[in-house]
Amino acid sequence: MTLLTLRALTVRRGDRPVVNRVSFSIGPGECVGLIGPNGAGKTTLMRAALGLLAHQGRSSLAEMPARDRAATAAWLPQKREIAWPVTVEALVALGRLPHLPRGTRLRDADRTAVEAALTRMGLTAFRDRLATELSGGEQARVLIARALAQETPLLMADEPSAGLDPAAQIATLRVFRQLTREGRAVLASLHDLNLAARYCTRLILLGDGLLVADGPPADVLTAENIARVFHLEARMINTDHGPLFQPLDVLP
Ligand SMILES: Nc1ncnc2c1ncn2[C@@H]1O[C@H](COP(=O)(O)OP(=O)(O)OP(=O)(O)O)[C@@H](O)[C@H]1O
Repeated sequence: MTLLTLRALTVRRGDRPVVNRVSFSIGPGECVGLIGPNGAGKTTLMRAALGLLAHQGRSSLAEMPARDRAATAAWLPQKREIAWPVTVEALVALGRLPHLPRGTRLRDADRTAVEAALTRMGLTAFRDRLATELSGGEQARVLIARALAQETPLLMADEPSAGLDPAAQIATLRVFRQLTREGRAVLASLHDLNLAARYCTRLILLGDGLLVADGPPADVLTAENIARVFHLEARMINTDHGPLFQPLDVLP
């Protein structure tokens, strides 16, 4: 069973492919980190996979009717803007919309899902606060909670750890790992290669729109791949807490 299958997915900007014939599948239980330098094509790939951008090639999600897609994949975009002064609880409850027959109110199962999402993201004390009056990092956690409340088999997140303090970054990646242990899957773009190495079960490395490597973190974060794609000298260090990825210097 797969939750997302891409076949030769290609997105052109002008005459330049910024995502170039990328193929992979993601199944239940996988926590997949999408990594690559600025401009590598991570956001473009995820948006095209969701059917939000014109593309060539195939994406199983893009081919679904909108309602089925919303029941299969939750999407946390990179731009986090909360426009309306609604409470945190009300905003997280919006994640339940794809499950609700038109015009119906939240049912017990919906309230349970909202409660679980608030708890997972450490937001129960914030439930009655106006989302627009929270700090940037707190707002980011609320939007992750909204995506969690959607309770989809697949969560796709564009830089979910951006703007979060170190504890919240680790807590969020732990939540993702927990989801995968429950049989769900996560595809998240990450710039923090240390978090990617520690919490992802699999990494997909993009460089200039091409899939450069796909596999377990230790196989993808090799000195050669890091030098070639990120122009970095770096080291993986094994510790009692798992692997640590340490960038050392920018290569000439
Ligand atoms: N609307 C657009 N028009 C033209 N080119 C674009 C557009 N959006 C993105 N691009 C280009 O496509 C390439 C891939 O961009 P994308 O945002 O997917 O990269 P990314 O890997 O997510 O980068 P970052 O880590 O900086 O968020 C970049 O070279 C970018 O300049």
